[in-house]
Amino acid sequence: RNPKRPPIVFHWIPFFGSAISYGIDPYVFFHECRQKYGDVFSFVCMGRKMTAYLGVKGNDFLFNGKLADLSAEEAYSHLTTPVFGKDVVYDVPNHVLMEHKKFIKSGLGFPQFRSYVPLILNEMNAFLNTSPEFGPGKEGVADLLKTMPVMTIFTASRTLQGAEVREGFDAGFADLYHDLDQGFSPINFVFPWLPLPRNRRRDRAHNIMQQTYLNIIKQRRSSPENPGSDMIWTLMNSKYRDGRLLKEHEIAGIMIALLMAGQHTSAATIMWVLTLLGSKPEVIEMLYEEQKRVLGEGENFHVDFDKYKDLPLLNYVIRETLRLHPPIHSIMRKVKRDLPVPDSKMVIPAGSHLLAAPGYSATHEDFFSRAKEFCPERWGERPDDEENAEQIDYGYGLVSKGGSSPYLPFGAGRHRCIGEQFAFMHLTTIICKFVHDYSWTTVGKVPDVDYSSMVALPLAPVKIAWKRRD
Ligand code: HEM
Ligand SMILES: N#Cc1ccc(COc2ccc(/C=C/c3ccc(C(F)(F)[C@](O)(Cn4cnnn4)c4ccc(F)cc4F)nc3)cc2)cc1
Repeated sequence: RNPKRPPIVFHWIPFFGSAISYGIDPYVFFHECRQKYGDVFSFVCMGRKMTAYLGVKGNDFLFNGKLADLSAEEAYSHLTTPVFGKDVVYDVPNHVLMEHKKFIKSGLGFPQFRSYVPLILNEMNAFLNTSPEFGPGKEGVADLLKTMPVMTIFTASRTLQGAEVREGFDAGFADLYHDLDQGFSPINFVFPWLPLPRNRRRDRAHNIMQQTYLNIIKQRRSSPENPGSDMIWTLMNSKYRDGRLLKEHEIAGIMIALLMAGQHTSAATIMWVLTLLGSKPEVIEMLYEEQKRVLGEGENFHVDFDKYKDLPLLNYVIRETLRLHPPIHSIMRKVKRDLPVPDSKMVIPAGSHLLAAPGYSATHEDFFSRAKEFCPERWGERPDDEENAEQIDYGYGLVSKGGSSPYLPFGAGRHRCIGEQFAFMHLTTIICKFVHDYSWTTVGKVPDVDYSSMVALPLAPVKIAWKRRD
């Protein structure tokens, strides 16, 4: 008997299909489809057959699918390889990516984070003391869409990338990054081969950035200086299982991938955190009380990484922000073989793209009460799903299978994020500094979401009215 295909979402226009309603608001689109078709349905998007599998079972189905059945590299490579470079991330077989993730993780330990916190605070002081959006008076209005991406790239590059790359951003690197970033857009999911000027600028920027990293690596190889704590040193000293060192272009490619990864996710999340907190200023004052108790106040104030575990409310604020606004709203895999849907007669056809939307379950009443509201304190009452979830090692350390959790902002399984701890350290440091220096309120309402870029960004205007604490 011919296997049952998932129902196809009705659409008027061939090729475009449901792209517009999906692109405008994926969660509204998914909710409407779920009411008509259930948790598993197919929709057409720019000539591609997407099959969404919603809910906790859908998350588990994608994140714990077999390597032979589901391919991340075939879903993402044509978008990421022109930006990151050859022989890294989705341009290599999965077992190589697992080794690369192991190397990257080895450079993201607590010793590194301890050394990164003061560097982040230095960069923030330099930025906030010179930005016209945050001075020179005792109060004002700041445009976060304009300032936070810049502050993020300065703080992230000074730590993860190292001093040479950070200095590069004062001398032209920012324009190169901008050209590369223009090429990192969902439009390239569909037409990566289009000879758009933006794609030519992307390719030129990639080549110049890669050359910059190669020069840094050559310079470091020649100097007898002891290996520092940034990621370039870590990768220069890493060895594959067969004893081989990484090639220089592999190191450059991984570094560009990490630059893009950290930048988009952190910048988006910091904008969401600041606007959500600005809509509940009483939470800012509770964070200030927590900070004074744990990190001290006045001249005794000291941002100490080892005390971050004693800032539960700040941790809940970040987790709640990622629950409401996970940067990546759609996780995709290319389906390599016909995939039967468990407990149903349906088969997901080979050649289509499987899509999971962990953010859908994370903002649904079935899993979280008052699901659309910003309530950081909810995390104080909730057992930590990941702690008791089943764990598995794919070659870069134990990760949770996450199959039962409705909250997976960092994914799960073999492709799970390895930047989570860096992200929490980065975000915690930035918010500690804001809470210490300012009180603020969001100008107008909390922004709507722009789902059309690579991460779910707040739609302009994204402004806060700040007052410097005396
Ligand atoms: C708030 C911050 C972040 C969020 C919400 C986030 C989210 C995610 C998600 C959902 C995935 C899984 C993607 C998939 O399954 O297709 C992922 C993978 C990954 N992320 Fe992150 N990420 C964040 C920050 C970072 C940072 C700072 C880095 C690097 C320092 C990073 C590096 C990676 C890498 C290397 C992968 C693995 C991709 C794979 O194995 O296919 N991420 N991240
Ligand atoms: N009409 C219309 C119309 C219809 C729909 C739309 C909108 O549709 C969509 C759909 C999907 C998406 C984003 C998915 C997506 C996947 C992978 C990646 C990534 F690979 F890049 C990443 O995981 C990112 N990452 C991980 N951790 N930190 N960063 C990564 C991994 C490793 C690495 F080293 C570096 C990395 F940075 N990034 C993003 C955005 C919009 C627009 C218009």
